Amino acid sequence: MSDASANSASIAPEASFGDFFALLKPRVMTLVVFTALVGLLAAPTPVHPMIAFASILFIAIGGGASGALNMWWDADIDAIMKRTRKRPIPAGKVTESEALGFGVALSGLSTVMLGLASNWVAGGLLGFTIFFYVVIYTMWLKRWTPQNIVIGGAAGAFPPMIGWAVATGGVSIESVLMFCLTFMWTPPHFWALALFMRKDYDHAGVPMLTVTHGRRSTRIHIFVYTVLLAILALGAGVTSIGGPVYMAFAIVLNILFVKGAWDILNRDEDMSEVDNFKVERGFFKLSLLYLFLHFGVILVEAIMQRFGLGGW
Ligand code: HEM
Ligand SMILES: CC(C)=CCC/C(C)=C/CC/C(C)=C/COP(=O)(O)OP(=O)(O)O
Repeated sequence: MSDASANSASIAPEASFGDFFALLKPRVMTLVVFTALVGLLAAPTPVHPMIAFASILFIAIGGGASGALNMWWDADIDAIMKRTRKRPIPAGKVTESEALGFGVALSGLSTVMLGLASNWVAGGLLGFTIFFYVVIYTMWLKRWTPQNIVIGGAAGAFPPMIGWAVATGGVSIESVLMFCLTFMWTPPHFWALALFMRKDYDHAGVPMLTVTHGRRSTRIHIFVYTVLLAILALGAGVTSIGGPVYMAFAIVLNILFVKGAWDILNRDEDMSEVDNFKVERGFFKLSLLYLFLHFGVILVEAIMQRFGLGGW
């Protein structure tokens, strides 16, 4: 942590509830929580609504806590990047030690409470996910290798597995498939953003692919990962998490996503500067819709199958 963030450690501002809430990265966590919810509801074992509600709440708190610890460790680079400089620590609203205490307390609490409310496979997976995001991705990979997103993306792929484990007490081929879907989705999701945020990462000295290998290589990587993701997503359609409804959506969504990646690949670099990365911004937004709809339709199939409809 640098001088920029060290400043915020010495000021003792009156932090509001909103400042602490912002430490939880609530917008990003919406999709994390949604994928966990789908994992929980798509599982074949019914869960008591109170246990389901409590479990999702603890997963949300655990995910948020990991975001707070990410902001604590990254306060120095957050202070440099335009996109992140208004976050609570660089803005001087929350001190580093407050963020650390908040993140550690909520991480411990959410993990133990999830274990008690559901089972220790789910609790253990949540604890491991927090550890993976904070220690493996944030503290180690992010500043070390341009493959940070590819490996670190595993952290964001665990939530549907956690949800599934809440319901079944274990791991299965279905939950591993949901993991793989999110895992393959993360690189195109993030690299699209990195294309139009390259200067931020450049200034902050973070070795994102756009900085180390340039935009051209990043465009190729996005396209390759998107094609692999489409193969996986369509392949999943013929397994037990899929069915005709899933397949119909997956065909449309993946054609759109691959087309978006193709457009990114074929972009004229000067033109993208002129129109302020319109295509890349559009693809980033589409990535959010893509994952949301994929998991939405997995849930629809699971519910239909429960009523003897859907599935193959
Ligand atoms: C290592 C993996 C990932 C990286 C590096 C990454 C990176 C980012 C970044 C930098 C943003 C902009 C955030 C902001 O400025 O607030 C973002 C937005 C977002 N990410 Fe990711 N992401 C990752 C994985 C995920 C996963 C797994 C999910 C959900 C399943 C997710 C969901 C979202 C959502 C919903 C937004 C939009 C937030 C908004 O509306 O502002 N991300 N991502
Ligand atoms: C249940 C649980 C523990 C879930 C965690 C899910 C998870 C790891 C989501 C990834 C979210 C994300 C924005 C990563 C980017 O970090 P970054 O530091 O590269 O992005 P930043 O620059 O916006 O901070």
